[in-house]
Amino acid sequence: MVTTFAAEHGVSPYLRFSRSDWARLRNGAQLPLTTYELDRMVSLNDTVSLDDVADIYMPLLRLLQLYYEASQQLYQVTNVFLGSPSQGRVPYVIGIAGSVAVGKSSTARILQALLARQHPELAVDLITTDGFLYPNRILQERGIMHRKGFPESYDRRMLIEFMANVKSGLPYLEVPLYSHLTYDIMPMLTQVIDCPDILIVEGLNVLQRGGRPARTPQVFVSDFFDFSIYVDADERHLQQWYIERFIRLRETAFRNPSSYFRRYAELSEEEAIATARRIWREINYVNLKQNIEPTRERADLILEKGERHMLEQVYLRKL
Ligand SMILES: Nc1ncnc2c1ncn2[C@@H]1O[C@H](COP(=O)(O)OP(=O)(O)OP(=O)(O)O)[C@@H](O)[C@H]1O
Ligand SMILES: CC(C)(CO)[C@@H](O)C(=O)NCCC(=O)O
Repeated sequence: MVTTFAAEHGVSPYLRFSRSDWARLRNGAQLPLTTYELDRMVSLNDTVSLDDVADIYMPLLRLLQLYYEASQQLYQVTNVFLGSPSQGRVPYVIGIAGSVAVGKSSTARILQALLARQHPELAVDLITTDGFLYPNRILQERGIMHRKGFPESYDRRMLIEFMANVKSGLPYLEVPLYSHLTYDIMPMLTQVIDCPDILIVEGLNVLQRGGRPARTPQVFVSDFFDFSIYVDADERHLQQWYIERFIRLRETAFRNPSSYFRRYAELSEEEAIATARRIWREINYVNLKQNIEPTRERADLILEKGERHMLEQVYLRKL
């Protein structure tokens, strides 16, 4: 729910849509995905149905297509003004924010697939800001292993430099990769971002501001966004989804000998629930309240989920 000062006083910078009102904005477009394809994009313990794609993602896709086209027209207009195509095209950047376990990565993967499917001529890339976390070695040196996901656990300078380079149209940029399995940055492995038409940047920190001394120039990741989305859910649901996912990981990924959490594979279900609840309460919940939720009203669009990941409402910022 949008709870800005403005909302509390009866005005809001957002238009609110019920699921059915939003679904109507699809305007009859065909569904370009099958259930099989969709299931492969959805994260463990997240639930996205073809109805969600039809009701929520297809109207969103239509909106993004219109905004993207408008940005291309603006680019042409600028060239007319300059009298020559003196500036190269730069990627259109979409940010996706939200809590741990809300389903950001599924949202990002589905949008990427839908955009690419509708526009085979466009290159649509996706990165996660997990790659900009400091390696565990540095987090340990600084005594902040328990602060993973908090602002200070990211190399914010590297992230801002990357965003500035993307939006300057630089080719062949390398992004470090993070492994949830080893719980660390992967040595020697990077993802190459080579001036795509559209870049989706997903991470819990993408709408955050601050962290620099007051008198240095303030530049934020979101300064480089053309459009931003916050995936929202009540904290009770988030805690439940985090715990459910932890229990499922205990039966799957934690059993992998390379898993950082392999010691948790031996826990009884009761112990696993208690452990997940503690990690949620001491780390991810604190981060949600202090650093993630306060950024929600910076988003252009808020997707609100209810029980069982059901997408219930959409808020679109009035332009
Ligand atoms: N400890 C882990 N071991 C293996 N896989 C994990 C672990 N933690 C998370 N994952 C998987 O990695 C993917 C991304 O997880 P991540 O923590 O980035 O998502 P998130 O921040 O919780 O947000 P979201 O669920 O919104 O994508 C998910 O599919 C999740 O199931
Ligand atoms: C890597 C992040 C910060 C974000 O994806 C998160 O998944 C995480 O690992 N948080 C730290 C606490 C935990 O293990 O859940």
